[in-house]
Amino acid sequence: AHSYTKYNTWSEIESWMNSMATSNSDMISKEVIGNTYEGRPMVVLKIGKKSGSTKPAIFMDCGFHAREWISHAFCQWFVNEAVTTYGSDSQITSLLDQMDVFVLPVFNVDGYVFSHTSNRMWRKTRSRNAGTSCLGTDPNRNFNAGWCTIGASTNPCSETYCGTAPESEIESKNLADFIRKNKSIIKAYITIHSYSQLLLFPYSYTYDLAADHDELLEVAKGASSALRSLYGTVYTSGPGAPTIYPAAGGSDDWAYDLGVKYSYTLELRDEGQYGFLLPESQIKPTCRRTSIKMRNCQDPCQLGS
Ligand SMILES: Nc1ncc(C[C@H](C[SeH])C(=O)O)cc1Cl
Ligand SMILES: [Zn+2]
Ligand SMILES: [Zn+2]
Ligand SMILES: [Zn+2]
Ligand SMILES: [Zn+2]
Repeated sequence: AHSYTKYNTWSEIESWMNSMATSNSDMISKEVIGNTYEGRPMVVLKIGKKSGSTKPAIFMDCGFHAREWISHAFCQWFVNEAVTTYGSDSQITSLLDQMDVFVLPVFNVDGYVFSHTSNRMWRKTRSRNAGTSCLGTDPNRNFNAGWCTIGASTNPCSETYCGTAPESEIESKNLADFIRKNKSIIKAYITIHSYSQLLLFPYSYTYDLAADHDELLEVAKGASSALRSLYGTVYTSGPGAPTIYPAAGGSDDWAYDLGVKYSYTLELRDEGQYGFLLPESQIKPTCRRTSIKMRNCQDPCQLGS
């Protein structure tokens, strides 16, 4: 059965999404934004108090990379946290009264299933590549942001294969289409990865500073210091290139250049002890701690009107 303290299977997550939307129809609506390469649905949950007018929104995705299971767990935890504390927690309540939150709990569904059934360390999508038996593209090198210029490979057998073109992966295209369609209301984009406890923002594809560098850094520092003071977890904030590594084609850089000002990659626990194989026992502390941060850095007044 589904559990918030377990790495759930895709079928458990899929039925959980359906039941969440059904049992919280006042707060959650479900939308399939397209299918994956192997034909599985990419499901977006829209969270927020129904209101007559269209509200500004935050978009959050999890599960870009199949093996980063704490990421998938985080989105499930966040959805539950939001709907169960709405009305009691002042920050979540004011957030959801003023904004909608789009949550895509599993971006790379095919990869997640494969990491459960066949290869726990799988990272990429599961698409076929011409002329080789090597499968998959790194979806976080497949967006139109300095595409394939640095920190990505043109070799289909590489873990950071950039694909044949920007948005060559149907998963990338489905996400990009959704954000382009809703870009007038989406004020923030947050993509959840693991591991290394970092809060990254543009750019990764160049060492040049983003136009909004100072503000992005300030918001990130506010979020990570909130975490440090509350729970002692240290998240390092900074632009991707100098903070983790230079790499092109990432969804955060793409969203930023599209005009989504507050664009972040959150790298969850840990710092390498277990890495991607973070034990299920650590899901609770991670998600509780980090969801506090999500509240703080999503303070509507920080995201501008
Ligand atoms: N724009 C980006 N933002 C964050 C990262 C780091 C993640 C960490 Se798993 C990745 O390597 O895809 C990589 C890129 Cl290309
Ligand atoms: Zn189960
Ligand atoms: Zn499992
Ligand atoms: Zn990742
Ligand atoms: Zn990572």
